[in-house]
Amino acid sequence: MSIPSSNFPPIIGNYALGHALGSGVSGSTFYAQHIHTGQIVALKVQPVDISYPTNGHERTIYPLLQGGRGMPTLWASGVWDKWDYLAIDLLGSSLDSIYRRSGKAVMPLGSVVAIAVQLISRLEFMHSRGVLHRDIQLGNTVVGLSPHDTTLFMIDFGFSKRYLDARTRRHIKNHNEEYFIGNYWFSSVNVHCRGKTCSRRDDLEAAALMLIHLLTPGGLSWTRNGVPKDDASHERLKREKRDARPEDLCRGLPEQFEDFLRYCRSLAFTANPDYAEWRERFRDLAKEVGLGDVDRFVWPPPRPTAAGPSKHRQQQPQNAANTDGMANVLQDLARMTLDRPVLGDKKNIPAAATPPVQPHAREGGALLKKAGPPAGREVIEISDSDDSRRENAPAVGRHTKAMRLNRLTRAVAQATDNDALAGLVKEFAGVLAANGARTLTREGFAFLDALHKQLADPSVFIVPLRSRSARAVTQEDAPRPQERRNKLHLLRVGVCTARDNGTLARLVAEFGALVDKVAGRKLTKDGLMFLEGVSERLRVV
Ligand SMILES: Nc1ncnc2c1ncn2[C@@H]1O[C@H](COP(=O)(O)OP(=O)(O)OP(=O)(O)O)[C@@H](O)[C@H]1O
Repeated sequence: MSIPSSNFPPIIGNYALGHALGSGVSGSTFYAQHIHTGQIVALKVQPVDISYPTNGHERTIYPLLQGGRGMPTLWASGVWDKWDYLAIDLLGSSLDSIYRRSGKAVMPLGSVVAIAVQLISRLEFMHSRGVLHRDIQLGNTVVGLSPHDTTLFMIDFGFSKRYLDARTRRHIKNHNEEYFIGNYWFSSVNVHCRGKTCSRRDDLEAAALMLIHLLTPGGLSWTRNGVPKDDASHERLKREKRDARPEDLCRGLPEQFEDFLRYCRSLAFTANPDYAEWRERFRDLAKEVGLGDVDRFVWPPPRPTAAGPSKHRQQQPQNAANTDGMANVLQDLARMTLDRPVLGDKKNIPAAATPPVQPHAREGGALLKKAGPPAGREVIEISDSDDSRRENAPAVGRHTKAMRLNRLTRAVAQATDNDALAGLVKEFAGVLAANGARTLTREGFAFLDALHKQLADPSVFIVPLRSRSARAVTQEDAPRPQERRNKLHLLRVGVCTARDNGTLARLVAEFGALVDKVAGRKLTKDGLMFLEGVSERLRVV
């Protein structure tokens, strides 16, 4: 049973915890941010007194794997209070979640062959470092975030083990194991059903079974009844796995899969598998049937929705990676309840024009305090030109600034390519950064509107970002500083992964929505960095 997310503290070590990315038997993995450097990581956290502590073990394995392609970087690890944590690269979807999102549909051959080629390479690398994974499964094979969204990463080294003695480099001995370590679905017959010691051949056999599973309607037969609940059902599962013949498991599949499974099972305990040969066999298969570039993970199309399949993604599976990565970022944003109506929906206009609320309005008898800047952070004022507090702002420079912003807005509206837009966004960020008052005025919002319109579709009517009529922001609807920082970071990650203007348009809209919600209309440096990111990304997409 996993530990509820609410039981974890908000900060562990130097990391502020965001939402949970996943949970296992011993702990949970969180989206997290370094409180000093702002670096975003995945933080794997376990209570130190848990019955099956694996973080301590993973801490000894990660250093052996650093620098390998598809091996996450371990940025930090330690024990803080009663929590053991590992800070590793933040990655994207696991194959398990991709498979589930497709409704467990048979995965397209191109995707499976691409997984085969990369998985064989990952295992070759791990084995070259003297390490066995021992828990190959869909949930432990994860796609990177853009620009690594076609690279598979291995995670979860909680069961990993050195098979070569660190000093003598001698191979471990084969014997009958007292306990089974691995997973029910893909652990090899020798390890799972015969209780033998795991070696390189067994990691490869698990990979072979996983590939066959993805190509089998309904998956491998022994996976269909769920995790065994008692010894009797576990024994039945083992028998079924042991008795399944490669030719039956692979009926109807290209011969490479059956050959690969047989090859793994034919290897001696200490044999060094011919990884290169099997990568070539799968690449040849890809050529034979015209699968294209299988050295990069080929994203499968999503499950058709009630509205019908997404033709665009089915025709462009490579591009789907970007959309999928983006979808994750946007799902994250949605989870963070960015509750200002999204731009582009005309029905939002009346709601956006609600009467102004006094910033110090009482609620339940308590006087709402206005949110101040987050401690230790430089803040950039974002004020409204019709906000009464603006009257007190120094007039000097405001006109010049307004004129510059108006000029930039006109230029954005007339821009005909992304390079031009990139330059204008950079200039816009420069004007905001340089201005003493650092105030995002009506003219600033007008620039964002024009940019959004250009990126989305210049011919479509879009609700102006700053459509409210002098609506003041109360503390109640303003995001908390940490929440705002998280949102901005997600937006920045989104910008890095965006591959088209439509996506950038959505992010600019979300950015505007966030700015619009900030009490006191203050923005941290992250806001400027977001704009600079948009400018850089515009030159790439
Ligand atoms: N670096 C990462 N980036 C993004 N998500 C991650 C990362 N590491 C783990 N996750 C998510 O968290 C889930 C659990 O991670 P992991 O398998 O490392 O934990 P675990 O506690 O060992 O799990 P289990 O008990 O199931 O083996 C993964 O399936 C994945 O969805």
